[in-house]
Amino acid sequence: MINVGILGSTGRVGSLLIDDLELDQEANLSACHVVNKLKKSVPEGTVVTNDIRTLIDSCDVVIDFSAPAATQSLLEEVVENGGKPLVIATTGFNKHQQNLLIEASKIVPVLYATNMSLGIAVLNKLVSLASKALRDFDCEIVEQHHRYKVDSPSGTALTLAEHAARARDLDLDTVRVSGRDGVIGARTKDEIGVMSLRGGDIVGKHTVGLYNDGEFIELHHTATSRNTFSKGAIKAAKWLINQEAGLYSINDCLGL
Ligand SMILES: NC(=O)C1=CN([C@@H]2O[C@H](COP(=O)(O)OP(=O)(O)OC[C@H]3O[C@@H](n4cnc5c(N)ncnc54)[C@H](OP(=O)(O)O)[C@@H]3O)[C@@H](O)[C@H]2O)C=CC1
Ligand SMILES: O=C(O)C1=N[C@H](C(=O)O)C[C@H](O)C1
Repeated sequence: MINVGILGSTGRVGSLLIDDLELDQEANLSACHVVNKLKKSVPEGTVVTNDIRTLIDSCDVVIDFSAPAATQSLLEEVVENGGKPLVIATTGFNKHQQNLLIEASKIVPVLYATNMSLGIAVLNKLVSLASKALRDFDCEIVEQHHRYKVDSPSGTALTLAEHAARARDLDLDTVRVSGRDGVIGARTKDEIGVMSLRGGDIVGKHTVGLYNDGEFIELHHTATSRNTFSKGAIKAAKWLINQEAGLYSINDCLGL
């Protein structure tokens, strides 16, 4: 049995992770990190703690669906005092937090995925292919999420945009446009639009469009259940515990 510790265990995805682990044959819940109180029951013997070190010491692998500040504490603890394999699903990191992820991956195996679904892993591949093959088409990405999402654009949309930019030898930070308002002039050739819509209970919808004169392609992915993410993260954890220290993607885990 693989003992899983959860960072973000009271969250929308974290609480589903608790349920999914209860049904899993190869992994079980051994520890939950909480800021205040756990709102649901967990198996007897589960360590419930507000201390990151205790979380790490009470599991074989940590799965993180939390917030950038929480992930930062986890990564700092691992860099300073060592740790366990980390499946990181949180989005919205700044440059410092991204660098910490790299530092931690020199010490333990780290799988970082802005989206734990198989569909998005395949979509990233399709976007690379289409963006390169359709070099003259305008690339625009639209993401839609629930009203409570705090980071924008979504981590998934940024990863899709990275794939589109890299396939065209472009630097995403230079070409990304994430808002248009006023008399801003015509669209430039290389820009990649990444736009966000927020409302209701949308689990996650991403559309990558490639537009030209006379034709366009739109690739859509819709997540209809958050269990897609929690189950994907458990699968990633099972794979990650057998890897050496290093930074891995969901594609490594899925063999894509
Ligand atoms: N990679 C993927 O496939 C997916 C990634 N995500 C990402 O996962 C993250 C969580 O999403 P979601 O579950 O919807 O978010 P929620 O806001 O529902 O949950 C966030 C969790 O993190 C905890 N938390 C927040 N701040 C801290 C802190 N400073 N220290 C410790 N714990 C903290 C919260 O605790 P408390 O309840 O006490 O506030 C809560 O348990 C987001 O970044 C989201 O974008 C989401 C879905 C899929
Ligand atoms: O916050 C969410 O809900 C989600 N966040 C991830 C992201 O930012 O891409 C993944 C998924 O789309 C849901």
